[in-house]
Amino acid sequence: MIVYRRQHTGDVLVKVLATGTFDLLHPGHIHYLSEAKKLGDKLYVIVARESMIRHKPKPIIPDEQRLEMVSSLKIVDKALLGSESDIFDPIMQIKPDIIALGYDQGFDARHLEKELRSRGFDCKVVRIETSLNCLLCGSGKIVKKVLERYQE
Ligand SMILES: Cc1cc2nc3c(=O)[nH]c(=O)nc-3n(C[C@H](O)[C@H](O)[C@H](O)COP(=O)(O)O)c2cc1C
Ligand SMILES: Nc1ncnc2c1ncn2[C@@H]1O[C@H](COP(=O)(O)OP(=O)(O)OP(=O)(O)O)[C@@H](O)[C@H]1O
Repeated sequence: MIVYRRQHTGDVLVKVLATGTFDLLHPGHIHYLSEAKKLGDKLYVIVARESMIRHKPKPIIPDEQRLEMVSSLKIVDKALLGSESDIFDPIMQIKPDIIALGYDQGFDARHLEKELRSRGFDCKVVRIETSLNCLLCGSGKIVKKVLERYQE
């Protein structure tokens, strides 16, 4: 694994940013967040807004409740709800050193880095390549299973 962690110089800490919907928490989320945390010192998480999710079914759990669950995880230093209009707003607020994309997130790392640079912000974007292959690791998979169970 490439280590981006800077040597501690004084009180400089490396901020890592992770993102996602986190509708129904499962061990795949914990795997992703733990790998992201290893890249630095402080883990920030942006929880996606329901209004911004257009490429898959809307989450079951409301924004504030998903935020509460993610915030309560030991490995998460700070979680916040994303913007409802511009995904770059919270990034500029947090000013991460590293953005950690999930293994299946539909963002291109180099393109995102360029977009950030064009806004005057230098930040490394890396992908957590590994995924956890457990029986029910996916919010969509959990919803499907619940539906199957109660439609029997
Ligand atoms: C760097 C970055 C910043 C993001 N910022 C926001 C945001 O401010 N608001 C939001 O609703 N979603 C934001 N998202 C998107 C979500 O976190 C999520 O990745 C997206 O809805 C896709 O869902 P998926 O990861 O489940 O496929 C951001 C994603 C990335 C990679
Ligand atoms: N099994 C897994 N292993 C590793 N990372 C995962 C796994 N499942 C999700 N992730 C990562 O966790 C982050 C948040 O995932 P998110 O909640 O957006 O989707 P999900 O759990 O895959 O559910 P779905 O796509 O079905 O709604 C993403 O970066 C994603 O890549």
